[in-house]
Amino acid sequence: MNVQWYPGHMTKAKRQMQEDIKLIDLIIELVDSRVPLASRNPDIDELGRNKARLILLNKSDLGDERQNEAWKAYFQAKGFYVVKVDSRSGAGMKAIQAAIQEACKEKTERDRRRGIKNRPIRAMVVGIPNVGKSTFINTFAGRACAKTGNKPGVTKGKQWIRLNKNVELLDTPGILWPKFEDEEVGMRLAYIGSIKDDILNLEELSLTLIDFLREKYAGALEKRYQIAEEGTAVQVLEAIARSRGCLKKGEELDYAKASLILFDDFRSGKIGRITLEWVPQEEK
Ligand SMILES: Nc1nc2c(ncn2[C@@H]2O[C@H](COP(=O)(O)OP(=O)(O)OP(=O)(O)O)[C@@H](O)[C@H]2O)c(=O)[nH]1
Repeated sequence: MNVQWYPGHMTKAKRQMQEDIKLIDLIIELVDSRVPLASRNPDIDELGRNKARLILLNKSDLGDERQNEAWKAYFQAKGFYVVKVDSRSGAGMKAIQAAIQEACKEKTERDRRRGIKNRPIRAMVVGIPNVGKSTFINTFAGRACAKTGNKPGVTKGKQWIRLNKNVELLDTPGILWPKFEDEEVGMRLAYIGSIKDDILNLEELSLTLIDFLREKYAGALEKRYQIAEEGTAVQVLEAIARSRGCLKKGEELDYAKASLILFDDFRSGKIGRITLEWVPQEEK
């Protein structure tokens, strides 16, 4: 797949994150609940060694609830604290506070043993582009919080958002890069709209999406477009084009337009709550 990426930019982002991670106790890693593996970069496990870890299954409103639960259990079994969230609506935000305290209890205990009192937990948000980092920070930090470091001489340093007396959050999230070199990962990120559509062949991609949906979410396309799901994927796309009146001049079917409709509907949850990546069987 022809994905453009910029090694220079990525190296810089990684170096910045390495610096920022030194300042914090807890990494809050956002993943997309529809593709929890493709939306991670395993580098974070190396970068975040010795830090408390919390994974947020973001956009959980778009993921299939059964799969959300399966993924939650999957990451918990690997030792992460996990919370399902919808950063747009704010669902799950309350549970995060408790998870942060829980994830950082070793730090709190260490501080207590050393006689350190009231040192807030410092956290940072990380995740791949478009996973919802800014939306999350805005929703989670909300209106009530104030930015700290708003004093002369401090403004050039890091900006911390004080969430409450126990927790401070770095206001700029860390960007992780997905593993583009893996073709499957690239495809999944393309499905959810994390790769610019203008470098993709949406028509081709729509055929594999149709096959996936027919296999894992039988009936979803039929319900959305009032079409039969039988036949080849091309025939299904053709049926979607007819049902939505996607015609070029001369009554020819417009497959490109039908693909766009399919992807818009899928990405906005109109075909239903759909998870593209399932927990690996052997690790369930
Ligand atoms: N449905 C849904 N949409 C979300 C959620 N969180 C974020 N979004 C949407 O996802 C898109 C990307 O969100 P951003 O907050 O800009 O993502 P980001 O990770 O900061 O992106 P970069 O700045 O590219 O790194 C926006 O259109 C958000 O409205 C969520 O929980 N559910």
